[in-house]
Amino acid sequence: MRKPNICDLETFLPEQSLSRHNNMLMTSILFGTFIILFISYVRTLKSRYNYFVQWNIPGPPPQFFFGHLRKLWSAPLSFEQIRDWTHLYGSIYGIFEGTHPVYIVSDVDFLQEVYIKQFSSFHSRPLNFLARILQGKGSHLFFAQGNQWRRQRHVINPTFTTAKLKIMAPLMNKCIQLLMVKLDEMNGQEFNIFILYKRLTMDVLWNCVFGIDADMQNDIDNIYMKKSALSVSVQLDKFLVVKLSNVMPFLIPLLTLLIKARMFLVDKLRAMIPWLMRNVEDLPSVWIIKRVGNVVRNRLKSGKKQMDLLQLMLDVAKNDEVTDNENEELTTKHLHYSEVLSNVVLFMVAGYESTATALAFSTYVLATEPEVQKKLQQEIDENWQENAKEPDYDVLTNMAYMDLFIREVLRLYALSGRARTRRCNETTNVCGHQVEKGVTIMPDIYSIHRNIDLWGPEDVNLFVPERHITKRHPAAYLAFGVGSRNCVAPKYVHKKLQEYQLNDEDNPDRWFRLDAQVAMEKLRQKVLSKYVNCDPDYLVILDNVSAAINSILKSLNLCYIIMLHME
Ligand code: HEM
Repeated sequence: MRKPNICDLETFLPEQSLSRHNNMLMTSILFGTFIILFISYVRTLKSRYNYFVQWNIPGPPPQFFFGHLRKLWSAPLSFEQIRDWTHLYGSIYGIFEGTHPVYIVSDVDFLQEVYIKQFSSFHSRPLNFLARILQGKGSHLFFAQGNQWRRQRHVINPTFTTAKLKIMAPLMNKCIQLLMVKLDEMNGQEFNIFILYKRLTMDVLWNCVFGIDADMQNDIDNIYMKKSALSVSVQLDKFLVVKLSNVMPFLIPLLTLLIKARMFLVDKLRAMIPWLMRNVEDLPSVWIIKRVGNVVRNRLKSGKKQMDLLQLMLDVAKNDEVTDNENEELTTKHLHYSEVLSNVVLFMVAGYESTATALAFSTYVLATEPEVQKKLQQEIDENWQENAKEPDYDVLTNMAYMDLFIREVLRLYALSGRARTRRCNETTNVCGHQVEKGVTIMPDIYSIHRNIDLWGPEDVNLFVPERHITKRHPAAYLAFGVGSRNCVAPKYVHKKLQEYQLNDEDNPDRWFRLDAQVAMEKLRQKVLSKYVNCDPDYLVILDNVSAAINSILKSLNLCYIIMLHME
């Protein structure tokens, strides 16, 4: 081999130093660009935090990069943090999720504009990151936007009519009877009733939504129960990808791609090497969607019809393309099969913990408020025929105090405000404030439901069902939301509330208030006569909380009442 001579080196050296020089130049350019980008990113972030300042909206100082998310993530109960800020900054103030501006509102006139009067400018909820991934053809009522939401709501509303719910009543009663047996088995021991209510509501939902009797109350290790419970309890906000998407929204397309690729890969590998993948689990909600997909496919294949919510939706579903149009005339009036799938899963998620929590708080109130319990028991005794084996829907509509009671439970113990958030979809003026397209409006439920000006004169922290007899501001009660996009379930409660609020003295529809007043008077008389007789056994029973729990459950069948109340 020829040794390199000096001439070779001479020609080689300058080239090498040139390329090294080029590399250094490139590195410096890249580094410089990175620094410039970083500085401009930091400056953009900083300038975003001036968003509310330009509109003279107060708010707690944001933390760089996170906005107010870290505070909310680390608070044991985020609604308490929001309530504390409301004390400091008033009824309309601004916070940031990452850099995204969020108005926190407890001014009910402002909310009335958002939910009712200017609904067309605030018709959708903001999408969280995972909702964006599932967004599109198969998106469900809760996250559907604009015309897609309008079509879905139009088709789904009739699913929750009295007649249809009445048909499902025996299924609910069957589940409640099972709960009664479980309670008897407790034999006076201490137990956590919330767990039993969760099993009960899940049992009711699987029966009513899919027509599946999974026996969840007996089989406590039931896989459906476990996955369903997990799918609601998983706090999506705590996932790293969700956190990243909140603080750096520009990463969303990349994160979406990564998540979709992961899902695709896991599915492929599972099909190819199942033994290797058996420990890699789907997200619980994805697990449920897959199972429900099987139920739907089997139902369609067998052609057998059942009486459940799934069937009601399949009856209005097609595999054809759905068209969503501004013009309602041109909009198809059906659901796509993929929408049926996502909506039945939504019903399960939306109905599960909300109902179980309402039941648990109702029980708590009845156990701690013997007077209330007594009144309610009396109303039930008055209305429930001796010979009737099961509670009848029509009887419920006569129970005015029951209605007041449930409202008061949900005033004091409402679901958090996040479910009722709205995104502004066109810049508009709300009560003198310029609200720009893209921002989020979130109500501070706690402060609204406990505002003495809205709910007084009685102490707002006390349990006083009768306070609902008085006419209140249309946006003062947000337990089920308000306006066209409220909860689909409680039409009965809500319709009456709305009628009542809209009606003045001259309107014949103020029957609800009158009914309630008459019922209250009757109850008062009855309670007085009981006390005059002063039956000692009666008083002892009322004072005894453990006995009270039995009597509550025997008399209330609250899950049934709440579910049936929903028309
Ligand atoms: C005590 C029980 C319940 C409570 C407290 C409750 C509360 C709520 C609230 C606060 C909202 C948001 C409303 C808004 O944004 O204005 C909502 C929406 C919704 N709820 Fe309920 N809910 C309950 C039970 C149920 C049940 C049993 C179902 C179905 C089986 C259900 C289905 C839905 C659906 C589909 C939506 C979205 C409606 C839309 O965007 O058009 N909820 N619920």
